[in-house]
Amino acid sequence: MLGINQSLHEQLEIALQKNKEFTQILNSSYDEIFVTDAKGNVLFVSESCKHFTGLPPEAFMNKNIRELVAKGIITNSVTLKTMATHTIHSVEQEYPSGKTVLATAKPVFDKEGKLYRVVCNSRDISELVEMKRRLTNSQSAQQDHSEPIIQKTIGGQKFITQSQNMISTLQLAERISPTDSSIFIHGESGVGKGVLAKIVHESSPRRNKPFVQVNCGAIPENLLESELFGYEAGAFTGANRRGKSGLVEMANEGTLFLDEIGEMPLGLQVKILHLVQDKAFKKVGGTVEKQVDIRIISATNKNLMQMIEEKTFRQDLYYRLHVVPLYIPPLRERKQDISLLTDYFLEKFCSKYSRSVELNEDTKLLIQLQEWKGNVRELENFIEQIVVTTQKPMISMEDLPLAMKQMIHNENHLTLQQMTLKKAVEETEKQVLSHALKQHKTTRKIAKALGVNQTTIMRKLRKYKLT
Ligand SMILES: Nc1ncnc2c1ncn2[C@@H]1O[C@H](COP(=O)(O)OP(=O)(O)OP(=O)(O)O)[C@@H](O)[C@H]1O
Repeated sequence: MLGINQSLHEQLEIALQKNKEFTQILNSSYDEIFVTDAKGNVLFVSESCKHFTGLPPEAFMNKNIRELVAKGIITNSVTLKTMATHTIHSVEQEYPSGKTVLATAKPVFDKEGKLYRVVCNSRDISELVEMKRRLTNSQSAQQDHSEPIIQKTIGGQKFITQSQNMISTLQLAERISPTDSSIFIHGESGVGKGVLAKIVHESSPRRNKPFVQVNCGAIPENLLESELFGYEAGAFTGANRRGKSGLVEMANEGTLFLDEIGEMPLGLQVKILHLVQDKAFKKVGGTVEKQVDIRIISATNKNLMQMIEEKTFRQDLYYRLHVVPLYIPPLRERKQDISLLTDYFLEKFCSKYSRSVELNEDTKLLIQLQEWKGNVRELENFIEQIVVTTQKPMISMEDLPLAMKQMIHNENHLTLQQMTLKKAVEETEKQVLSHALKQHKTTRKIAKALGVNQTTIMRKLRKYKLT
């Protein structure tokens, strides 16, 4: 008898211990958990209800939900809806504390299929509601003074904007297009400096002549001079026997766009200065001066003033190139353009890949709130990624994290552990390169930052299809 009593006592102890543990778990949930029986009598309320309602769980315990509604402690009760329909319901509830929660009630049935419990989970969405409100306010404020949408098509590519600061830059660019003045475009990577340079060319009398773009950081330093200026026959070993014309000569009568001018090696800057001042140059290994008729546009995302101070960029060259400066603001400073470009890229890629994908309002909001450090290029790649990878016709916020994760190249250590060593090394290389590509943009700088030579970087970028 004593033995049976002892065993019952132990079992009771274990059951009580478990019960205590379950209660602790439920109470540590950030969401509020609210349980009633089939008649609406409150059986359990987790402690986070204090955070939402300002009242302790005891204020609800052993009361009936109808009584709580009648007293105005609960409004728009989702539990009552589920009790009435025996189905899941979700509603937004506002509490006098100012909090807004998304409450979802789920029916629980017994073995006979009769309603047994209603379990309601409430999540604080006050921040999201506030963000939405601010965005709606700023959108309607923008709409009040909204600019017309400006669209331009350059070589099959569209340029689209609705923000006042971008429109001012565009208007200035078009005003100076007919002249031959040198233009210097400043702006972060991916803001559209290349597109703007093409717009200038297309709006100028040179529009039917070549537009030659040189990415000064993408051509290996030892080849840059001969690529730009060409070389005479037999100028160096391995050179073409008949010599070669350079990009400068190819741009004759047209526009030469020197992108990433900050990457121009110091030694070559004197030759560029001579080209800008006198529109003349000599081929590598040549003795004869050649004249060209070109308009020069340069661009950088670098702080050239600082480079001048550090003596890595010539001041005289800077002032020669900087006759008319144009500045393209980053995407985060022209929020209207984020939604405009999102819609535009969505349409563009849906048509390109014959897909039909839409973004719901919350997703658009999230996109609008991103920093977009890689600017329009990053947004464009992101939308393309969504269109090609998604299986759903309507994208909601829950569908985003993976895509966003991929976009910012978050490392996933768990999956790394499950890979072969070769695959893990490749994945890591790819992530390191993608990250470096975003930070440095040119292969020369990436090579320097990663401590390997430029050829290795170029080979690996091709291998991982990152170019
Ligand atoms: N306003 C715009 N409308 C449509 N597409 C745009 C716009 N601005 C930029 N893009 C697109 O974004 C991408 C990046 O633009 P672009 O190459 O001109 O940027 P960038 O500032 O020259 O970049 P980087 O400094 O890295 O060379 C291109 O695909 C371009 O077509």
